[in-house]
Amino acid sequence: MPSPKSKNPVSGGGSPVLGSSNGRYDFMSLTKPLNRSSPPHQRQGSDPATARLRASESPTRRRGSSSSTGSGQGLPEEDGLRLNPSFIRVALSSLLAIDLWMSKTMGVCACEDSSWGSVRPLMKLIEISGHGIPWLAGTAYCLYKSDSATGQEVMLNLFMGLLLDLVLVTIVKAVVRRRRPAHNRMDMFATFSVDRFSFPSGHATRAAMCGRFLLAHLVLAAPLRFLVVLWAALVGLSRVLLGRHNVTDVMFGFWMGYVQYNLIEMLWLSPQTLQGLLGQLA
Ligand SMILES: CC(C)=CCC/C(C)=C/COP(=O)(O)O
Repeated sequence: MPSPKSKNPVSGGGSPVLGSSNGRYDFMSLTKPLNRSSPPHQRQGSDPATARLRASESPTRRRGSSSSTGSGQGLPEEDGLRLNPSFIRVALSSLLAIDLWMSKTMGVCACEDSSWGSVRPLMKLIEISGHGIPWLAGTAYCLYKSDSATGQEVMLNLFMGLLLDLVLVTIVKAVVRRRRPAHNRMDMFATFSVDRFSFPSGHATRAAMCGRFLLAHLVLAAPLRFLVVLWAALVGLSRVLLGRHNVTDVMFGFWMGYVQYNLIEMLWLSPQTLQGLLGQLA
């Protein structure tokens, strides 16, 4: 009895005789027309004139076009381009939905009668510890009181960093214009008009930037360094617990503050630069 393997598959001409047991489905798929509508390069220009044009294409050109379909999967570039934006859109809206859901669930101190309403005063204290006014006022005071050149240099750069942070956050908030979560009660003290927007969290940018600044220039003892990191994390967490921000506002804020510190280092004002600037002003 002849073995099924000895049969000539081509003579089958796409016959259903070949089953999965002989592992030749890949061969069949090349000879049989696809079930779905023909691929785009056949959909467009299937008239004889276009077919002649295609036949006259140089092999290099044909090779080039087939390679652009991507590793022989038969997925034309145009299909890939059409799929990607919708994939990105679906991924982004899923991320946004998760963000909104997490932020709403975590907003447990949004008002006094929320589930963790009793912790709200503590969260508001942490909020004030990351507010721009105490940081600007405190840094200006230390700058004024500092009697060493190094101390003045450090404080001046921190002060400039705080101003830079305010400017950058204002710009991003004004451009993105994302509204604060619906469950937020807008009872923050000393806000700008852009602070009705929530992306990014200004407290988170400041916490990350000042945290890095303190660790690099002012706080050396290990327990205190731990407290600095804990403080920055609590400032970020309190923004979501108070219902002021969505999780992504805070995460982006941390990233932005981290990068802002790199900017401070790049633009560092040395005593020489300062003397030059002051000399020009005088
Ligand atoms: C008035 C000054 C000097 C700063 C404003 C500080 C402030 C209220 C920022 C908003 O922070 P979030 O974006 O985290 O709510």
